[in-house]
Amino acid sequence: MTRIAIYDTTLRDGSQGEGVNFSLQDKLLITARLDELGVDYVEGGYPLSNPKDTSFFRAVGDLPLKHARVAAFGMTRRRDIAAEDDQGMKALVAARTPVVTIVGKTWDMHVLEVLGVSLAENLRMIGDSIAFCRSHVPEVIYDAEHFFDGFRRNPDYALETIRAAADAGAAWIVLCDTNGGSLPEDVADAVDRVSREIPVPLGIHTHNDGELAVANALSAVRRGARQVQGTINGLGERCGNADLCSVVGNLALKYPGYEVLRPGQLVHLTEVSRFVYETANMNFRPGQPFVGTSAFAHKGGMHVHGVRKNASSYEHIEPETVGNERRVLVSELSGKSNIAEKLAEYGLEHDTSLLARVLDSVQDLENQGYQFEAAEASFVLLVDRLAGRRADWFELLRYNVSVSGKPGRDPLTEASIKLAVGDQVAHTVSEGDGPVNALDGALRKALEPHYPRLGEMSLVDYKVRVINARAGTAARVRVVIESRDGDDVWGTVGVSENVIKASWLALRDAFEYKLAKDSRPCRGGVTEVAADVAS
Ligand SMILES: CC(=O)SCCNC(=O)CCNC(=O)[C@H](O)C(C)(C)COP(=O)(O)OP(=O)(O)OC[C@H]1O[C@@H](n2cnc3c(N)ncnc32)[C@H](O)[C@@H]1OP(=O)(O)O
Ligand SMILES: CC(=O)C(=O)O
Repeated sequence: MTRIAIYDTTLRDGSQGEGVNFSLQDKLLITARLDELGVDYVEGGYPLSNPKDTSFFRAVGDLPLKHARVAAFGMTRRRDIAAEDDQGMKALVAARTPVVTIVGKTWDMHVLEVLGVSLAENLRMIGDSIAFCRSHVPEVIYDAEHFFDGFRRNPDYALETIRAAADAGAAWIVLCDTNGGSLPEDVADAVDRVSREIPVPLGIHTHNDGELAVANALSAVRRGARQVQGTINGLGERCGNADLCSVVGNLALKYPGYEVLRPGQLVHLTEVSRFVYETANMNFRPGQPFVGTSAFAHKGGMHVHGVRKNASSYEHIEPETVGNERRVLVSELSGKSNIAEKLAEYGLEHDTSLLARVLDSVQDLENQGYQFEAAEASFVLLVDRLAGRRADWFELLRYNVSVSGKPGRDPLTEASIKLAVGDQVAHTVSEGDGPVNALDGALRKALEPHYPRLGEMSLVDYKVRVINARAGTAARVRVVIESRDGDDVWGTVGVSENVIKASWLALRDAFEYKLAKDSRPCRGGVTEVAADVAS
């Protein structure tokens, strides 16, 4: 097996992505998680750049890392100054990491116009910087910035720059597609040429401006690169870096003969991807290959039909190998196979006639504006209703919502509800931050005396979407509510021309689903009793 070293730069290049900002604690948590996964290098930051990164290098020494080596990143010494007198060089050595990575210029245009130094001085800056760091740090990696752009315009000079790095003692030469515009065949040709001329192991660092970062990284590996730099979830400057989730997934599962990460850790890839999103306080990208929530979500009826017979009919790998899961979505594009799969998932009994009626209803309701993909709880209640087993937990008699405002004062929102549980009538009132909050409060007051476990649930998300926008303020709206109790999260949906009514329908389903699920046999077969229904 050939080991491909995975070099993670989420904490440095990843944090150069718009909207990404890790705290010191975030950086330490991510370092520990990447180490657990078996990433070989964790680039922690740029010690000269800011106090947070300086603190990171002080704190990371106390982490009991099992596998990963931490790298400090910086640029070559400034022009016309000795490396030992350069602030950046001193900061790199002071970081006391086992690895230092130095970025230097390859492209003659950058040397002459951006740095404003002679081509010869740039070669000295590269050589001096690596030699200086090499005398203090066990492993020095050289990142050849803009290598592919430089190599295209002036190949001889580009090669001279990396020869200067190799001669000064760089352990790795990493070829960077800094502007992210190279094509896989250009990368392959350049890597071929460099590996013939430079006797130092090569790495690859790619950006995604042409949506080719992963393809370019794989192309370099096929031509002999033995280190891949990238970030978890492809975070990074502009369009991001090569997404290590895809790089690792492809290397581990598509090419026999490459070894990545620690043995047995590939199954944690999805978890690590989500951990980084959570820590960065960013939304998941559902369609992200390998680890996204939609990566193995089947919606089209023909696809689900195929997957039920043989999962490989519509899946390129088994989702479990990367810790992901197969999902079947219910929508107007469903066939009976989607419905059958979903009913089996929820343990709901059915026959072919029920399947057909459920499918008809789903298609009819989606035509009216409902959407069940994110509202499976409403789907389950629909199935129960069509099967004639929806319980009468409560009967709504009336609700009323009022919002009164005065100039310069916050509006006052109040909801009242009158409903019957068995033969008992409850009439309750609640104020709220808004109409839904007030309705939620009034419904709880009315129901909790009868069903105390409703106290366990809370509303975690509320979304409204206009369905037929052309109708202006008379448009129909779809409300989707997400509710939670413990680890269980469920979605419900309501549709109406009136946003309060749509909200009520979604809220009613949220409460009914909680009552229904608590009284159903659990997947383990134990029946929980939710309610003390007063009679
Ligand atoms: C391809 C990459 O992703 S490389 C990493 C990019 N990441 C970052 O820039 C984030 C961290 N950067 C920083 O914190 C700051 O930019 C610092 C601390 C590095 C420098 O800050 P400042 O001294 O204020 O300079 P500023 O950022 O305006 O300009 C960069 C300076 O570095 C010089 N420089 C740029 N690349 C190199 C290099 N490879 N070697 C030596 N000097 C370089 C530039 O010439 C410029 O110096 P000048 O103003 O004397 O001409
Ligand atoms: C080193 C680096 O981040 C780049 O060239 O893109």
